[in-house]
Amino acid sequence: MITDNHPFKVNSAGHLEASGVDLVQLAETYGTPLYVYDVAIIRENCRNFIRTFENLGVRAQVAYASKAFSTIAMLQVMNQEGMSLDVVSQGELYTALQAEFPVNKIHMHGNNKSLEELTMAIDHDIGCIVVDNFHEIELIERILRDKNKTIDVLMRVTPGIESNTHRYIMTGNEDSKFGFNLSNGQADQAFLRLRNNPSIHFKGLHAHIGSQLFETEGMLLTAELLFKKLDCWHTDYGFIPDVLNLGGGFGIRYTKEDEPLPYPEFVKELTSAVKEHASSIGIPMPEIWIEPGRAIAGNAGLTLYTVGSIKEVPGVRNYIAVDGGMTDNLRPALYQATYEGVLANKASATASDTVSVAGKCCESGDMLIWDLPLPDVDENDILAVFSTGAYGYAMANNYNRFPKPAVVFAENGSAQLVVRRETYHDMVKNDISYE
Ligand SMILES: Cc1ncc(COP(=O)(O)O)c(C=O)c1O
Ligand SMILES: N[C@@H](CCCC[NH3+])C(=O)O
Repeated sequence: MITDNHPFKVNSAGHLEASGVDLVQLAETYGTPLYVYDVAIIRENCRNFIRTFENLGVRAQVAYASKAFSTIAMLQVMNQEGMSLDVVSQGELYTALQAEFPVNKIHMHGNNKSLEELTMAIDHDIGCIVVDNFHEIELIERILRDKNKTIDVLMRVTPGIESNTHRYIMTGNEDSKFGFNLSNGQADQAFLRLRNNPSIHFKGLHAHIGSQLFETEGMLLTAELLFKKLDCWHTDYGFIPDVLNLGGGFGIRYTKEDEPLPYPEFVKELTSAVKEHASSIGIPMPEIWIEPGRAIAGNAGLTLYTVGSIKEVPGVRNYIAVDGGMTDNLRPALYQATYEGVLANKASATASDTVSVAGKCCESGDMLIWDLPLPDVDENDILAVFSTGAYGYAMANNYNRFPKPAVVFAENGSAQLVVRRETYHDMVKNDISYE
């Protein structure tokens, strides 16, 4: 059932809607599976972060982590909303350039950036590279020397913190592939190397401890550790950071069990901790950067499916199979992620049954939702699965040669196709016949 505070509403026909657009009609027009975004929610998510920093009177950049959902239309909205942008690959940078995103507001991440990726970033004079390892420093030094250019960098460090989230989406723990270790001397070595290169403008530190965090504890501890290091570098070398980037990871509500701290409170706690630490070590307050991905795109998106086969295993469970699955939403199979959904064409009906939603891939693990309460389900009902806006389309794949679904943006009562559905021709277009 859709409650009053749910991001999506039910219209007078009893159909689910997004920004005033009837989702049952949308499924008819564009087919299913279909990703639909309510653009008003995306905008409000951006404004919520930006406004909080403004109200606190703090210099900040809110960079959308485009890995969550990187398409030209999405990045155009990010630009309209005054966001900065985090990219982790040449493909994401290319998408940003195609969207004409201002290059000086693009930050590049990656734990194994290639010479080609770094060259593209430097050629385009992007705002900043978040340096991850010594190999990368060497590559950057080489490119800057060859091209006689300069670049702003942050250093990504692993603070050695186990965030309270799934092991696969923890990133700040000691045993991590990301960043320079803060405590074993690597960060100090990298600091000296970056500082001693006049072509590199070392702006400060970056840490991201994990994703889908519900509380500030881990980030506050991270800030404390970063400032310990900054205190040493300030005392020993007079270093004053311009920027402190605390990463993303702000959790969202997938099911009613999820209760993430509201973002303004998250931001307020982080900001006041940074203020206190800066003043205690006697340096000016650095500009704060954050990188939310899921918190911007996640709850704004849903996926529409058509119900096909309905299978009862008497005394065990009822399966309903939909026309998508782990190809358009890998998260349940990868992280045992949980979701909620409703029948978009029976959105005001009361649940009378409990069903499990299966995908159509040839994998027993291709289950989207276990034990979902729904009204009586019939073939051709339209199932809407909520909160698929982040890492849904972004992690979609062509397993079993299922084409990736289309993406539609809805805003102010109208809908626009922003990504076309892949075709079977797309499935084979790079194949070459073997003579
Ligand atoms: C460096 C970095 N920044 C930002 C993010 C965005 O995370 P989220 O979508 O959880 O906000 C990630 C992903 O975990 C990341 O690795
Ligand atoms: N893809 C992950 C998050 C990884 C974030 C990037 N470090 C998810 O769906 O939760």
